[in-house]
Amino acid sequence: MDKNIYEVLHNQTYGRYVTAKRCIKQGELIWNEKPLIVGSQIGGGIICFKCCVFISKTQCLICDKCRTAFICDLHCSGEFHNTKECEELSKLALDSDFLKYNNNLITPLRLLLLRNYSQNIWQEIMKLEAHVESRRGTPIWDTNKILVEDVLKDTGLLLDEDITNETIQKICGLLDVNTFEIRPPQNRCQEISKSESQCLRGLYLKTALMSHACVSNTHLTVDDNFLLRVHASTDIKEGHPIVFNYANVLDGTQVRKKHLKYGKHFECNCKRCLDPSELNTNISSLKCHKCKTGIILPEVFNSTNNNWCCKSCGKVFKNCLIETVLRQVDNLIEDTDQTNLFKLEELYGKLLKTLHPHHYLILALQQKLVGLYTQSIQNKKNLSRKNELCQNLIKVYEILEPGISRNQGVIQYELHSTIANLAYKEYSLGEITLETLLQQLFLAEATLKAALKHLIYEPKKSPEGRIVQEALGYLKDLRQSISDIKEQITSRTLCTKTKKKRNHK
Ligand SMILES: C[S@@+](CC[C@H](N)C(=O)[O-])C[C@H]1O[C@@H](n2cnc3c(N)ncnc32)[C@H](O)[C@@H]1O
Repeated sequence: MDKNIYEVLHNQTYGRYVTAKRCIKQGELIWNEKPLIVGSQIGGGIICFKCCVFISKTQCLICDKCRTAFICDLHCSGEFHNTKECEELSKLALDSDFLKYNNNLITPLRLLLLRNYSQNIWQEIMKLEAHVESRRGTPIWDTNKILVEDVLKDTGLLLDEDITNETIQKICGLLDVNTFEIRPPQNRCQEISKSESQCLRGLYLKTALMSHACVSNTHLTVDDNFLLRVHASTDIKEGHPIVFNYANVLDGTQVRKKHLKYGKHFECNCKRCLDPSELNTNISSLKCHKCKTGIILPEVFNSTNNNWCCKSCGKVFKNCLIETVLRQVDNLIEDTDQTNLFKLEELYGKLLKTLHPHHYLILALQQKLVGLYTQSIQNKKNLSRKNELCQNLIKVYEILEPGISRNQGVIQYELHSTIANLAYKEYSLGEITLETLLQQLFLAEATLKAALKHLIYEPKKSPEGRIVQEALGYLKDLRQSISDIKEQITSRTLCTKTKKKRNHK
């Protein structure tokens, strides 16, 4: 890894941010980093202080030295509960059940303890953006006051005079602004707990400095040892910011803006946010009910209360009307059984009368439908429909998540099997020739190779890493089938030629 690849700069808009010191090629590893701290989210469960897997309250053991830290196993070899933390925790002389019933305290407390044994790191932590002023008096401030601040103070847990209520709120703020959602290790959690769906949060001091853009130029992965790797997802020019998307890539601008404003306390003004068509994807666009042909887009996206306008007939719609329509659509989606393919298709058809085919609510339905079609009977109709849905999703991802993209990889993987299965089906029904089957298998192979290009960076034990292992097996099978069919075609051609020669004689 080249240390001269990036540098940290500062400006008025972003605060500190990271830029490329030289041109960075797609796929290049920019840095990797171990977390300073891993913890559960507010309201999440309790975790082993050593290896950070979730453990159930009834099964957890206690570290025999500090008598406070939870551990999953007496022989757990996790590295996160170091001797210094253990010493600091034992000084607090807590009741061994205390953190079990005040588990929201665990992550901020572990961070605060660092102050006592690692001044340098503590100073780095204190430099992180916490947005204390923007958070003051908001619901999250009040929640943290009750769940963290008051408990810490009332129980006399923090003896230092200079740890003020403000410092505790700052710790809570910087955890919210700077931590990354990470999945619990996939290799251990199944045996220990059923809380697999719960996410952890990790504080990575270097990665936290990356600024946000709604179209990212990096690809982040976290392996089972919580090592975070930052790869360039596209080529990055010298001097350009190295960014990632703090929001959900398939959310429309208004939804992303809300998430960034309330969660990260800033207004994004990237190219995608400033373009009402969102780079021509129309991911926020609606269909015009007046002219029936045009699409409705926001006039501008830099205020929350702007009007929307039909690009074809010019009719203007108030933002509150659009919000009402979207709320109704949300309710319809909520009221529909998400596991029922027929009902979901019915809803899809209904929503297409109002929303653009690339609208984010339509795309979310398409993702669900792809999942349902994967589990459904593999007949021609279902396979063709799944093919169409995958193609549509890929088109949008190619624009909004260009270069290396986990989402694209997964959909391409789904698409390859659909192409191959559909071709086999059509061939068996006598609808296509052996030559066309071969062409379709070539297409499936190219799609699978494209999926692998996206997914090759995924940690081996992650769900996507497992897809890679499966995909490599399928690639081998597919190549074998292609070679068999080629042979069949060649021998058939030879046979026909021989027959012709014989007839000629
Ligand atoms: C994870 S921190 C990034 C590091 C931070 N700039 C610092 O100096 O510690 C996230 C914060 O950076 C700022 N930020 C990141 N991306 C931004 C963007 N695109 N526009 C404005 N502010 C941004 C916001 O203050 C945000 O809450």
